[in-house]
Amino acid sequence: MRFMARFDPIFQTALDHMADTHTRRVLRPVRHAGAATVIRDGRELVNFSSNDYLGLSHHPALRARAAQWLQQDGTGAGASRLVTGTTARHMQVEARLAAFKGCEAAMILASGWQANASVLAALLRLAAEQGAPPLVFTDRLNHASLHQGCMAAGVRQIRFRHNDLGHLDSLLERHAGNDARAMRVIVTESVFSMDGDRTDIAQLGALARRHGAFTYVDEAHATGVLGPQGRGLCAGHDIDLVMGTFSKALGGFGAYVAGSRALCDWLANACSGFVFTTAPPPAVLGAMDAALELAPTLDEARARLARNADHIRSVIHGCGLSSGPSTTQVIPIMIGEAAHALSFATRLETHGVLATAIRPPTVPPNGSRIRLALSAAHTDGMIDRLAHAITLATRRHA
Ligand SMILES: Cc1ncc(COP(=O)(O)O)c(C=O)c1O
Repeated sequence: MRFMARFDPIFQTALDHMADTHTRRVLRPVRHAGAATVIRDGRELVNFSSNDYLGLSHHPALRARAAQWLQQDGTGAGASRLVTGTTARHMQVEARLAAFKGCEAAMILASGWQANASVLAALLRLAAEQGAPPLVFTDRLNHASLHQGCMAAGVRQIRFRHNDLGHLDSLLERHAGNDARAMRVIVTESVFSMDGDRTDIAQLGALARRHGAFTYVDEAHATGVLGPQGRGLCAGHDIDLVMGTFSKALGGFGAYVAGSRALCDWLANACSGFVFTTAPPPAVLGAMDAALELAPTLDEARARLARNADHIRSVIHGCGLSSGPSTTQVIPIMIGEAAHALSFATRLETHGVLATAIRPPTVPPNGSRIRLALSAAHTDGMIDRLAHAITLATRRHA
């Protein structure tokens, strides 16, 4: 390949614009020194920006099974699931997953982004084939991958105010007279990634039943952490399709969809992000399998995580700052302007705390924040350090 720079002025202009608006990102490598610490630029920092909520990424059981399956079966699956990529291990993990989620069936996919972008797209295309374009109701703060799924299917989203099921209800009502053949689909998250608030799943299920709507819920940030034995907030509720990831509290990589047998069998035929991609490799499967075995036993870790989250929220409020609507291990410190969020993050870092500033377009304009993600792997000393760092950073911020 010959190096070409002919089009660089286009890229550079876009980058300069991002820099001017404090939204340009750069890749800064870290070395993971444990489940809760990283080394960056030679300095050890406590990591409060990782979604490894249970610290499982460094758990001996996950490492051991990942290593064992890799040694036995090699580094790659070699083909897609429908060709020769499906092994007994895939079936074992999917059966374990279905049991964990309390569903008839489950399937694993390469990543959460890929799952939402392709599963949702396939579903909405099928809905359109039923005779009329589907009516798709989406939370305004849904993850980018859910938007991608809607865009790929070419549907116009009917957006409801963030986590406002009353508004969703009224929108469903307003469209009740539309073409009866049009499938109603509600797409939301059980825990929102940037605000750390939860959807009332019982209410959502009841509302969907009343309107005859299909429910698609992303449990990326609830899986392993919330619900009975960490099974997610949809456990025990009538939700048609639950999606989640292995990349966060389950400490590995990949994603899943859980639901009925017919749904999963159909997706295995119709979802391009499942059909046209190489099957997850043995090491990834090993970590998934061990995490699914371990997760239900971790009630103590989940209780500790919840206690620490309450404590950190009270520290934030004590500093006169807002933690938004957070009720989970994801806690925003609401700042507003991107430049201020960046300097707050820099001040936290001087006290040994790594907590990334999140800026538009990831969050709405003027919604810049520090996104804290707590982990059960944080020691009491680390939580104290965070509390102290927030207090000192606020004084200099004021
Ligand atoms: C709500 C939500 N869904 C999906 C994803 C994508 O998952 P993955 O990182 O496994 O691609 C993320 C985060 O990355 C997320 O926050």
